[in-house]
Order: sequence, then structure tokens, then C-alpha cells
Amino acid sequence: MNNVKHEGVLVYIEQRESEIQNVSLELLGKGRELADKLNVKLSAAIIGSDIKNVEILNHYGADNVIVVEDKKFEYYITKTYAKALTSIINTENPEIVLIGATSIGRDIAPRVSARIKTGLTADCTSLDIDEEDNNLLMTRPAFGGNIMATITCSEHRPQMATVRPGVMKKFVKDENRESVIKYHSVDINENDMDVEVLEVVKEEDKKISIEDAKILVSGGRGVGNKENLSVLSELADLLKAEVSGSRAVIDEGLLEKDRQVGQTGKTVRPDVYFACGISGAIQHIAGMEDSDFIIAINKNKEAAIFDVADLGIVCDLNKVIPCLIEEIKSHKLKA
Ligand SMILES: Cc1cc2nc3c(=O)[nH]c(=O)nc-3n(C[C@H](O)[C@H](O)[C@H](O)COP(=O)(O)OP(=O)(O)OC[C@H]3O[C@@H](n4cnc5c(N)ncnc54)[C@H](O)[C@@H]3O)c2cc1C
Repeated sequence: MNNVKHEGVLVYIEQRESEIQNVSLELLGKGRELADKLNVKLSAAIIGSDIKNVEILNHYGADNVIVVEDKKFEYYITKTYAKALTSIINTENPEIVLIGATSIGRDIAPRVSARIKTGLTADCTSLDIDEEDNNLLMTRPAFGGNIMATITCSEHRPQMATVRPGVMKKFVKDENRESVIKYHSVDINENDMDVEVLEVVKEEDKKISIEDAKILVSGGRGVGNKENLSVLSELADLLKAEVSGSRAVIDEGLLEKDRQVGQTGKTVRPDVYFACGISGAIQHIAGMEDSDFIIAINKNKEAAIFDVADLGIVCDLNKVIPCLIEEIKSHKLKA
């Protein structure tokens, strides 16, 4: 370890088209907890070209916000963003750096860790502080998800981790928290700008990400086919919910990969989670057990999903869901 004193927790705040991503707010919640355990400050670092409402980062737990703002950061480009984040870390010398395990986070984090010559634990699902030596305990699935490994980076600083969206809880927003904002400048030269964004192609009919949905109607192998899945979609539409699924359904090509819940899919925490025809394999439960209210529909009363359900319905889903749809429709008509 070099002689520089590393102190504090720093969260990289991901913005897309100036919109702060949820995962960054979740990381501020975890970062606040870690900073309090270590009795240090929590910083939020944001890079972009048109940065707005950064005081929200203080409201979500940051003690100070570091802003790098320049037209050259209009689009995410690995080289320029990695240079800016490296510069912030080399100036602030935090002992912990947290980054969301999104496509951008998974791209920038290894670049930065290589530049600052430290370790990186990717795709963590849990973080804590070792009470004996204050090292960061970084836990993630290993060996194809069959075991959970806790990793430390005791020889180098900062300790860096990427964390999956939906895993950590946000800090309860407090608008009375003081807003402390610092501007940091980074020299971006022509050599850094060797990628030019010619056009941005946006996904049409952008769905709400399953991590952000308040209600999820999730289908498993028990759903059987596309026709039955469309009944689940009808229920979801009535409830203003999103459709998700177990890996079995994704493997069968009934839903897209970005709809998969579980250890190798997404971690979700909706207000209500409907598990329809899902057995409750450990890898599935790992991704949804923190949902506020779980309703399980399964024709096998021994199914493990009932162990985590708040409400269990032992029945054929093809009978229950159409009844539920009719009931909701009739209530809507009365209202
Ligand atoms: C390394 C690894 C990572 C994995 N990652 C994930 C992951 O991220 N997410 C994930 O989901 N899985 C994951 N899996 C797979 C996981 O182990 C299970 O195989 C999978 O979750 C099973 O999906 P399922 O519950 O839909 O299907 P099944 O286990 O086949 O269960 C189907 C259920 O539907 C019920 N059923 C059938 N017909 C009806 C009906 N008409 N009405 C009501 N109920 C009915 C059955 O009783 C049964 O309980 C992973 C596995 C491994 C090894």
C-alpha cells in the first residue's frame, strides 16, 4: 500500500441524459451506512455535461458532491469518463469506491481500478465492514452462483466494488440535509476523444425496468406457453405492473433476458410480487425475497415459494388468474 492516507467512501453517480440512476441512490444508502461505521465522510461523484439537481445527492445521504461538468462529457465514452473518475479518486483518496453494476458501471470500474492499481470486486450483493480491521467485506456469487464468496482487498486502496441494481436500500430522503457541492476540473485532450458518437439509437417503446416496478407479475415454467403468459400480461396491465419471470421462462424464450429475476438475473424489491407457477428455487428467491408482499400461486402445496410468500394460493394458475382479472375489472367498473 502506498503512503497516501485514504479516507472516506465515494459513490460514482451514474447519470443518463442528466437523469440520476436509481442504483446510484441505492449505493448512497449503503455508502452512508459504511461511512457511519467507519466514522468518515460519504462523497458522491458525478460526471456529465448538463448536471442538474445535484443537491438530491445530499438529500439521499452524501456529505459532499463532486461534480465534473463539461460539454465533452455529453455522451458516456469509456476513456473520458474513466479519466475523470480516476482524477477524482486520485484527488479525494477515498478508502472505498462503489459503482453500480450496470453496463456503464461494468465498463468504467475495471478501467479505473487498473489505472489506480487496486482490486475490484464485481457484481456484489452485500457489503459490510470487518469489525477487526475495518476492511470492506465484499460478497458476491461465485462458481456460477453455487456459493457466495466474501472478498477483501487488504493490500491496496481504495477498495472498489460494483453492486447490482436493486440490492441496496436507499437512504430515507431528507431535504434538510446540507448541500455541499465541489466542482472538479479534468483536462480532456484530443487523444482522449478518439471515439465519436455519431448517432444515439433509442430503444422504442421503452419498458419500465423490472427493478423500478412497484408491482411485478412474474411467471415460471408452470405458466407453460405464450398464450398463458399473455394472461399474465393482461393482469399486469390492469395493475399497472410489469411482467418478469424465472430463468426457466427466459430459457424457453417466452420473455427477454432483462426480465429475469434471480441470482443471474435482476434483484427486485417491488411493493407486490406475484410468483405464478414458480417453484421457488434458491437462485430465484435470492432475487425477490425482499419484496414487500409476495403472492405465490402454485398447484403444488409443497413448493418452496410458499416459504417466502405472504399469501399462498394452492391452485392451477390458469384458473386463479382469469378470476383475478375478472374481479379487478368488475371493481374498476364500479369505481
Ligand atoms: C448457477 C445458477 C443460477 C441460476 N440463476 C437463476 C435465476 O437468476 N433466476 C431463476 O429463476 N432461476 C435461476 N436458476 C435456475 C433455478 O435453479 C431453477 O431451475 C428455476 O428458477 C426454476 O424455474 P421455475 O420455478 O419457473 O420452474 P420449475 O422449478 O420447473 O417450477 C415450476 C412450478 O410451476 C408449478 N406449476 C406447474 N403448472 C402449474 C399450474 N398450471 N398452476 C400453478 N402452478 C403450476 C409447479 O408445481 C412448479 O412448482 C439458476 C440455476 C443455477 C444452477
